Amino acid sequence: MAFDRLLSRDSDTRLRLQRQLMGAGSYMMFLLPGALAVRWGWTDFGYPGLCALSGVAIAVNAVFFIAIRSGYSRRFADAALLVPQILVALALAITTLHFMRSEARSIMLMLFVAMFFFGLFGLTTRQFLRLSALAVLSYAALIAAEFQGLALHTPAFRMELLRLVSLLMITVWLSFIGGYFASLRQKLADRRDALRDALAQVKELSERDELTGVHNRRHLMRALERERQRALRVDAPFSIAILDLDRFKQFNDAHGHQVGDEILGEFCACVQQCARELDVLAREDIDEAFGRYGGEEFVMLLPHTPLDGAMLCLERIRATVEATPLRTSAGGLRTTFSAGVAEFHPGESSAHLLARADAAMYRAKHEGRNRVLSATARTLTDPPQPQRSTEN
Ligand SMILES: Nc1nc2c(ncn2[C@@H]2O[C@H](COP(=O)(O)OP(=O)(O)OP(=O)(O)O)[C@@H](O)[C@H]2O)c(=O)[nH]1
Repeated sequence: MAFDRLLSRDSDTRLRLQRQLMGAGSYMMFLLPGALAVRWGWTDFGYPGLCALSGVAIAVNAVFFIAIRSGYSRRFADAALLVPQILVALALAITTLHFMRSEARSIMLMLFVAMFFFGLFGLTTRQFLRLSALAVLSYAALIAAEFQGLALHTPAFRMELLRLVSLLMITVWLSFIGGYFASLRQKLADRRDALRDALAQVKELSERDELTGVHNRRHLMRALERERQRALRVDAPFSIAILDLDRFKQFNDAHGHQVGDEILGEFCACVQQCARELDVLAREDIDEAFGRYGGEEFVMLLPHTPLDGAMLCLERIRATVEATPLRTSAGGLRTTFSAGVAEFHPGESSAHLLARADAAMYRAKHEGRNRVLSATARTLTDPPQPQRSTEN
C-alpha cells in the first residue's frame, strides 16, 4: 500500500508521522469557519489572504513531514518536532486573529484549544504552562498593538480583556490536564519497560542452569535448531560435541555432593576459558555455544566448524581440563572427560545429530575414557566403524 510505504517501516517514525498528519489535519477544521468569516466580512483579509494562510500552513506541514520522514528530526531530542509544530501553529493562530474582526475572534480562540490537544502527544505540565504563557503573552501583545493610542474604557477593549482572561484560564487548565495525561502515559511506558525487562530476565533464567550458570538443555536445543536451520540456508558446516565427566560419581562419593557441585561449576569455567582462547570459537560467543545438557553431561556447538576443526578444538579442551586442577573446598581436584563429536549432515535432524555425538561419547567411555572420538557419518543403525582416537 502506497500510503503505508509513505509512512515508513520504522515504527517510531511511523508514529511521529501519524501524529504530524493529525496535527496538519486539525488546520482543516478552521478552513470552513475561516471561509464563512471571510464571506460575511468579519476579516480584514479576503479569500486571497485565506488562501495565503492555508498555503503557508500546507508548506510548513510539508517541511515537518519531510524532516520526520527522512530521519533528519532524529538528531533532536524532540524527534517528533512537537514543540516546533505547536509554535508554528501559535504564530499562524495569532496572525489569523490579527486579521479577524472582533465578532469572529472569540470563535477563532478555539484554535488555541486545538493546539493544546495536539500537545497531549508529548508535552509535560511545565512545557504546557510555557506554551500557555506564550499564547497569552502573544495575544496580549496583539491587543496592546491594536489598542495603542486608543481609549481603553470601551466595550471593545473590555471584550478583548475578557478573551485574554478566558484564554489564560482555559490554557492553564488544559496545561494541568495535559500534564496529568502525560504523567499517566509516562507511568504506563515505565511499566511496559519494567515488564519487558522482567520478561527478558525470566527468559534468561529459564535458559540458564542454576548450578553452573551456563545455558541449560532448553537453550542448547534452541541454539542447535537455529544453527541447523542456518547451516541449511547458507550451506555451511557446523559440529557439536557431547562432553561427559569421567567417573564423576567417585568425586561425589569421596568428597560429597557439595564438592561435586563445585567441580561442575569449575569445569564449566575451565572449558569456557579454554574455548575462548581457541581460534575456532573466537568468532562466536562461547556463552551461547556451551551448556549443561544434564547431570555431568555438557554440549558444545561449534558453528562454521567441520569435523576436523571440531576434533582439534575438543582435544585441546580435553588436554587443558586434564592438566588443570579445579578449585574446590576440598582443594584442587583434577578431572577428565570423554567426548563425542559429530559434524552436521544436511537432511539429519537435531536429535539424530545429538544421538550420533552421544554414541561416539559412549564409545570413548568404553575405550578407556579421557578421550575425544568422532561420530560416523553413517546412520546409527550401521555397524560400528573403526574410529579415530585423539587420545594422547
Ligand atoms: N554433585 C552433583 N552430582 C551430580 C549432579 N548431577 C548428576 N550427578 C551425579 O553424577 C553421577 C554420574 O554417575 P554415573 O552416571 O555413574 O557416571 P560417572 O560416575 O561419571 O561415570 P562415567 O560417566 O561412566 O565415567 C551420579 O552419581 C549423579 O548423582 C549434580 O548436579 N551435582
